[in-house]
Amino acid sequence: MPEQPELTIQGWGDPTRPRDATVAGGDDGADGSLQLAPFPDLAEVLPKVARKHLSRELGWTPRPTPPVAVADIRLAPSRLSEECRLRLALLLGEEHVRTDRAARLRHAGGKSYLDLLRRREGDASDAPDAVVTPGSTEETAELLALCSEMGVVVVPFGGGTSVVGGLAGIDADDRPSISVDMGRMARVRALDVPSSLVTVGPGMRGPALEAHLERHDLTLGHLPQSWEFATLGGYAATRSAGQASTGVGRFDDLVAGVTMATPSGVLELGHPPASAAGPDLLGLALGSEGALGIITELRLRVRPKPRALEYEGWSFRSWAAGLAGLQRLARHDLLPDVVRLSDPDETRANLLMASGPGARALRASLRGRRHGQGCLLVVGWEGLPTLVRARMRAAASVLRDGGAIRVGRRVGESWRKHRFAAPYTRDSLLDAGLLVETLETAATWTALPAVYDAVRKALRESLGRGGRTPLVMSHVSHGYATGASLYVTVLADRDDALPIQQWLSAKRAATDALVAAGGTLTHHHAVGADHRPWLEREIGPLGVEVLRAVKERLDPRGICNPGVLLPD
Ligand SMILES: Cc1cc2nc3c(=O)[nH]c(=O)nc-3n(C[C@H](O)[C@H](O)[C@H](O)COP(=O)(O)OP(=O)(O)OC[C@H]3O[C@@H](n4cnc5c(N)ncnc54)[C@H](O)[C@@H]3O)c2cc1C
Repeated sequence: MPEQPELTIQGWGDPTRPRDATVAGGDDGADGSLQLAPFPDLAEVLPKVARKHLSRELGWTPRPTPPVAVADIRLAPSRLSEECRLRLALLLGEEHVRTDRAARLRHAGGKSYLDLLRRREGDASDAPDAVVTPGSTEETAELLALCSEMGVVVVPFGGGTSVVGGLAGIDADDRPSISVDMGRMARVRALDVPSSLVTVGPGMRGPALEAHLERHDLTLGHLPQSWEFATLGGYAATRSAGQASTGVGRFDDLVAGVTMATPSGVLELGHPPASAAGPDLLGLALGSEGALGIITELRLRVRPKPRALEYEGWSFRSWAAGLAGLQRLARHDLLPDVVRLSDPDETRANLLMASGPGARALRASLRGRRHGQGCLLVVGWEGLPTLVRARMRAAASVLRDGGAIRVGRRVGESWRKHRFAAPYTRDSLLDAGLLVETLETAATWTALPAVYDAVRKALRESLGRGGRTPLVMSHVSHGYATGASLYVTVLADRDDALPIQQWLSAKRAATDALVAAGGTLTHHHAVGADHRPWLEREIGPLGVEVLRAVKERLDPRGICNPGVLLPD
């Protein structure tokens, strides 16, 4: 099993850390019961002023709604036949085929709000029937051929951080399913420094790769919020975008090539540095979400580790002024490497979450300069010191021309320090009776304001039923020459009677609204099971047919993650 820290089942964090959980049980077929320590109390993660703000905004009174004990999570018996299990064990080795409770629970679903709700309520009906861990491309290819022959559904598993139902293992024919954990293929295989290329196994995570690259003064620079747990194979399979992807590019941009095993054979895709040999089939692997095969190797572009890191905060008086400011930066090719423009609701919440005299002084100073209802912009610059300074100077003059005021380094540094904290806070908010979820899209600069308005309206209407008042907070998280992405965080008093229905209705309304207003179905979370019904609206019926034809060629028996990407 993976040597890297595992993710706790009902929330976020390493279960071996005292705060999260203690793992018991294992290969020996023990029941795998996990003794969960409670997630930190709300008072530990949110200052009093922020708790008050949330209660007032949401009309919500914190109430204890803890998850059921992990030992009480319901798990149906494995449906994998003994014959299948034996054949898998013959191929991979007995120790790499597990049907025990602990392994199956750890591979049940991902980390969306709905996934967490189900696990917290004690439902693991989406758990795989077995978990296997191949050790090479050849083994993975043989595994896929074997599963194709036996009619066993295969769901590749990276870090298990999907937030779109990518690991739900849904199958219209209800065949047995296995989770293929890439954790044994988690090493650097080659580093070509002159070509700035690193070859890695798909199960490797960002922290381990960055530690390796640091020894050579290099970096990949892909830092999504799920960085601690997500894998490189998962990033490619979902077309992830990191926090610095305005500067370093999306994960797509960092992939020079991949090896993908399919039930019909192995594909070698991508030819660095560039090629004109027909359409680039590498695009078939990027965003394939395990529906076409399993990525078993990645060749990634790396860069020198930045010598200078400069993070700072700016404030705009309004959302419209902020968007116009970013657009101007984009037009002059001056966008920073990290760009986070928060709307007034998110800005207010972020300022209230910050505690201490510095935070109070900042709030007072913004009020004094009539930016009390304004929008915070966090920008980050990375690279050679002379270039960073020149880019910062040029961008500052554009931002000032647009009416922005500089609020200093502390804001930027504070964001950088806490950039991975939000998922931990979410667990405490869930424990206190809240609905907490995020969604994301991207649109052109022209369409973005309408998309923003439409999503907020849809979420407010849907979650406002029953006298509730949701808090909808948004920020621009990635800038492009042609537009930007929009990331939305929603908080609302949870409907304890029908929590899943409450979010499904809101998500449907928001997705309909953002697609109708010109936004993409997803900027970086992928399609998964949750977005499938809208894919045809995004790529058209012919587009869906083309994808389906490719799947039929590579995966004729439809065993590769059939529940994602393609609509029913
Ligand atoms: C708290 C939190 C924060 C997040 N922040 C970000 C963010 O900032 N940016 C962002 O882009 N995403 C973010 N995500 C979403 C998620 O982390 C990404 O989609 C990530 O790329 C998934 O990687 P993973 O290794 O966990 O993949 P998994 O969740 O294990 O799998 C995701 C999908 O890819 C398939 N898959 C996995 N590995 C392979 C492989 N080797 N070959 C073929 N298919 C494979 C799976 O079958 C599944 O369909 C966040 C998620 C959470 C929970």
